[in-house]
Amino acid sequence: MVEAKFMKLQNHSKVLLRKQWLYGIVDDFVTKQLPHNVTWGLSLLYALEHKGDRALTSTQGELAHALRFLASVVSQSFVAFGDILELHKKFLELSGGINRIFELEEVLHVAQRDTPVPSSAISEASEEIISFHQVDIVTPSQKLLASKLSCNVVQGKSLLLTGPNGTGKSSVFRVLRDLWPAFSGRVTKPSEGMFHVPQSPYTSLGTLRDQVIYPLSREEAEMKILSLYKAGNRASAPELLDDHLKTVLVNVRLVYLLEREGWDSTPNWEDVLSLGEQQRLGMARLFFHHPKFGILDECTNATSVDVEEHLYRLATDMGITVITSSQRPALIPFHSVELKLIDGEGNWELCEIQH
Ligand SMILES: Nc1ncnc2c1ncn2[C@@H]1O[C@H](COP(=O)(O)OP(=O)(O)OP(=O)(O)O)[C@@H](O)[C@H]1O
Repeated sequence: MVEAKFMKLQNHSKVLLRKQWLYGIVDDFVTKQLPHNVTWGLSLLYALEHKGDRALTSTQGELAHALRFLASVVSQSFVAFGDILELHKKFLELSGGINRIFELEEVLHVAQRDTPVPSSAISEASEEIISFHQVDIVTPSQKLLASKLSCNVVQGKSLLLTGPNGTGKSSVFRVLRDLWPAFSGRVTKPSEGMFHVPQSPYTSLGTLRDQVIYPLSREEAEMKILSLYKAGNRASAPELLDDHLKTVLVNVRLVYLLEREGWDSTPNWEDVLSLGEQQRLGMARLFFHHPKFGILDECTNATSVDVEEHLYRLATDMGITVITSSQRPALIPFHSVELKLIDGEGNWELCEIQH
């Protein structure tokens, strides 16, 4: 496929080069060679037609003056003609840009038209609870995944979201994080204090420190640490931050990365980390940000079961209430309620987990 695409590109480039070459010859000829020849011809005709005694200095002067005038008029005319040719080229370049903007506008227009407008859904803020009340979870292609979903997640009572592939577990999170609109009912969630850890965390450009504190900048992270440790000395912030991050890395069993890469190297983290390591990095972010609620979307399924249990135990000890999407039975003990999406056709079931 790559070769076929490359051949197509190469053929296109050849056609383009040939056209540019021909255009260059015509353009050069019209704007540079032709004016000289035409001037030369016209001057000859003029000189032949011109009556008068060539031996006289006044006649020669008059002739030279007329010929210079003729030459400048002819060359200016051809330069102007060349500009007109150039205009066509410029117009083609411009029209390419205009076309793209037009296409972008059309795509945006279609996207806006196709985004379903939430009819009667209400969004409320409450710092202590995440709650769905009679919410329809619907995909952008209008497939109903969960009908009139109602469940509450209060602090200290984590929720486990289960169901076969494609039944809409991640879609519940999309509605919760406003990526998809809720169609009906009421969604209540904290205005801040919710942290989402996806299955494959985004690795940003930067150092190991930047990976853990993402999406904060180093300055913001230092301010956070100063207020966490109630330290007033701004100069001690970098050291405090690195010590704190080291503890976090020890907790997620990634401290060997610090020994291997150091705080300041900037490799392409997506390439140098395995999926399991990236997932532990995602959990390190959760622990660093220490939110009230953690939204964990199968974010530990590439780690071994013992590490996964350790991470969940840590989250529970830190008082982070989690909403987990997972298929692993090992995680059941860390949750209080299970929400089962049964068939991806709208049916769901909520049950208490007995410990
Ligand atoms: N942008 C989209 N437009 C239309 N349909 C979508 C879109 N994204 C997901 N879907 C569909 O919605 C359904 C639910 O997807 P979702 O990702 O929530 O499943 P899931 O339960 O999280 O699956 P898995 O266990 O494999 O992660 C699937 O059938 C999927 O094909």
